Formats: sequence, structure tokens, C-alpha cells
Amino acid sequence: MIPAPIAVALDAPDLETAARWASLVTPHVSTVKIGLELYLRYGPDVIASVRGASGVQVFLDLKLHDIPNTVAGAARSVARLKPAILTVHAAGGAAMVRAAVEAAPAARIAAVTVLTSLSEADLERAGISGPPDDAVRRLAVLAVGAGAQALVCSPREVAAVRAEVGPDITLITPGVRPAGADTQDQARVATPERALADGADLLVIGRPITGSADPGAAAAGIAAALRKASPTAGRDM
Ligand SMILES: O=c1ccn([C@@H]2O[C@H](COP(=O)(O)O)[C@@H](O)[C@H]2O)c(=O)[nH]1
Repeated sequence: MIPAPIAVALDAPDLETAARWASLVTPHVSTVKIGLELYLRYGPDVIASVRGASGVQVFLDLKLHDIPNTVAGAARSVARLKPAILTVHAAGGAAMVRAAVEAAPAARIAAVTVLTSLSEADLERAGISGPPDDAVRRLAVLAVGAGAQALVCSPREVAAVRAEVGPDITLITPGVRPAGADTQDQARVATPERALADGADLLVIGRPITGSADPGAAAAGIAAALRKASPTAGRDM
């Protein structure tokens, strides 16, 4: 069975929990995602712990955002850990995105457009007016022009971004919630089936899986629903 194109966000308070979640979900999903909570506590060791013997893809979600020289150094530092995907903020600018791409050539650099936790009202308060789609599309084009091979956007914008950047860019969508699930701190959300149908390549899902009493069963359930909705899903991720 092809693992589903899901990156499970291992936002755990400790390494043991993260490794347990990883071993429960890896039969069902293509990727596990390590974010700031684990990486800032444990550093590079966390990668080997969650990768385990499964060979699952590791997505390192550090959302680098600094001047180009500093981001190049940071990307070079983590490149030796061989993450499949490494995130930077597109808002850092074209030179910064390019610096990450050049410093970590073996990783797929994914540029975060507009965080999925931000609503149109939040953006307005930060001085960015108009629908989130506009800012997302602008940042997507900037990042791809600078060499980013992947983009992070919400499932609400994924169809518009796909139309803008074409078929060769990997589109990654957090802000995914099964129908009826609590949206928590996410503002721009859609269901896994919708995200996939609209053109996402990899769905980031954290708490709907890891907050369940049985993360393995939760991952298997979402993977089965995706397979039913789109039988060829996951061939590339
Ligand atoms: O715009 C973004 C970029 C990254 N994330 C990360 O994805 C997961 C989502 O977790 P849930 O529990 O499914 O909400 C989390 O690790 C974020 O850091 C995002 O949500 N939005």
C-alpha cells in the first residue's frame, strides 16, 4: 500500500512521545514533520529518533527567516541531517530564499507564504489588506522565482497557487481538518479530501492525529479516506 501524502506534525513535548507517535503513524503516511518545539529542545538528535528504522521522509519545519547570509548558514547546518524538506519564510525575500536553496541543495526548500493561523482580519491588522489569496499568490511567485521547489499555503488557496506556479512545484498544506474537527488555532482550513482535490501534494496534519487516543488508527482512517477520494494519491510523496 502506498503511504498517504500526509506529513504528521510531531509537535510533542518530549522525544519519547514524538518517537512513539512516529512509529504508530509511519505505516500509513509518507512523512513526519519536526518543528520548533522538538528541534529547539533536542537539536539534531531528534531526527534520528523519529526517523528510526522506517526510512520515513523527515520534514524539518524550522521556518527560517533572517538575512540571507544567516539563513544560508542555518540551512547549511541542517543540510547534513538530510531532511527531505526544509522550510523558510517567503517573506524573508527572494535573496533569502535563494540563499537557502543554494546552501541545502539536497533538501526541497519549501517557502511558507502566509501562516494558516492568520485570518483576513489578522492580515489587515498587520498592514496587509485584501483577501489572503492575494498575498499568498504574490509570495508564492516570489519564492518560486528564487528557486523554491515547494510552497506552504492553506488548502483554501491551493488551487489558486497551483494555477499560478504550475504542476512542478510541490504544494504543502497545513490547516487541514477532517469534517467536524476542532479548528483550534488554525484560521484557513479545509478537509483532507478538499485539499487533495484542489491540488495539494502533501497535507500537514498534527493534532487531529496526535491528539487522538490512537494516533495510528487516526492516521490510518484519514489515509483510507484519501485513498477512497483519490485512488492515485501519494504516488509522488
Ligand atoms: O502556515 C503554516 C505553516 C506551518 N504550520 C505547521 O503545521 C502544523 C499544523 O498542526 P495542526 O496540529 O494540524 O494544526 C504545525 O506543526 C504548524 O507549526 C502551520 O500550521 N501553518
